[in-house]
Amino acid sequence: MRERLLAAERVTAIDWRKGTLRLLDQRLLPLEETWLSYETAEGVADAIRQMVVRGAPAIGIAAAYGLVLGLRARVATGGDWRAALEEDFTVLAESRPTAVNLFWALNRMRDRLERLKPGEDPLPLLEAEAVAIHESDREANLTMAQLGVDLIRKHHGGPQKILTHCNTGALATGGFGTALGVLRAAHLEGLIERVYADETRPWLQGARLTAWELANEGVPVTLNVDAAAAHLMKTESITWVIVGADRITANGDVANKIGTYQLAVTAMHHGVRFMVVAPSSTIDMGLESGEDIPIEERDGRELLEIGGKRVAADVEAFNPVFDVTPADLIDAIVTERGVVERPDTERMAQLMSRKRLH
Ligand SMILES: CSC[C@H]1O[C@H](OP(=O)(O)O)[C@H](O)[C@@H]1O
Repeated sequence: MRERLLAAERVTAIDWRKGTLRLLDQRLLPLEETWLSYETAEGVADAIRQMVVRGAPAIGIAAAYGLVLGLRARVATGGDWRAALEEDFTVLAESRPTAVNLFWALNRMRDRLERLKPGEDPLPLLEAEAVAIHESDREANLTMAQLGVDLIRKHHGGPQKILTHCNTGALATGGFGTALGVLRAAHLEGLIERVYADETRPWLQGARLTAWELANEGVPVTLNVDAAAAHLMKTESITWVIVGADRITANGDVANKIGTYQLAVTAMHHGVRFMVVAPSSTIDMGLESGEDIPIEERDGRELLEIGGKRVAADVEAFNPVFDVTPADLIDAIVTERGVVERPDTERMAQLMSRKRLH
């Protein structure tokens, strides 16, 4: 299956070439495919803040490359580059609060710096670490795609209707996607009758990104308003809801795009299975439960306007962009280390004690 998955790959959001970082501006998709180039850590932090690049793993990968850009500038300036680089660590760490992949990537880059031997040139070594983070995420997605397909097939081997939320594709990761990677692979295996994609208000990741990725590959996809998800589960024999994650805590609680929690409650009510697909860089064993996950609230204008044009009355807007789904509403968490069914603290600890499967 791996070869067919690789052959199916079309889209990437992050391009690191000859020391230059280019990001596909996801604010403009699907109508415009515009790449922006970045030379500084501050510039990459702003790109994350503005959601030029978004998606938990993609944010971590972009931040890792942002640190390489920062290191190159600090070394060129001379003086104590280690002290100066702390500013770049800080500005990147402050770009968005919920996706733990950002902090995981920054910590991995810091660990690499701390392992430098006297006299070693830090630049090529830190660049290699960032590239390894990028490639490792893409590899993890290929592994998870196969594990997710096996799980789908375990319960129902024929073509089926699956609902997804937000965008968890190549645009949100180092390539191929997490939940959307499972859906791509399921399509290749003849297991998809139709994907229902929540539009995912207010930023419309589903309408603008997921629909674009799937349509580009001939995956049967229907866009629906977020509020139609319950009706679809009641009337359309949906077998799975499959989503990504931004932070998974030690007990299996999952922070993901706003609206995920109500999907899980509705899925439980209708007997629809609920799968979360995320690499282990999304798992934060330092947090006991989802109660402690910082939930990002973004500018209310994302609700009050569409395409920069005011559509709402002049009122206060509440715009949390993530929510937390308790582990007891989740049937399975699929990672590159393996699958946890009916996640709890003990099973999450067992998962994290395993080596990566690839
Ligand atoms: C593969 S992780 C994608 C994850 O990130 C999205 O959030 P955002 O678009 O705000 O970065 C959403 O929560 C997705 O599930």
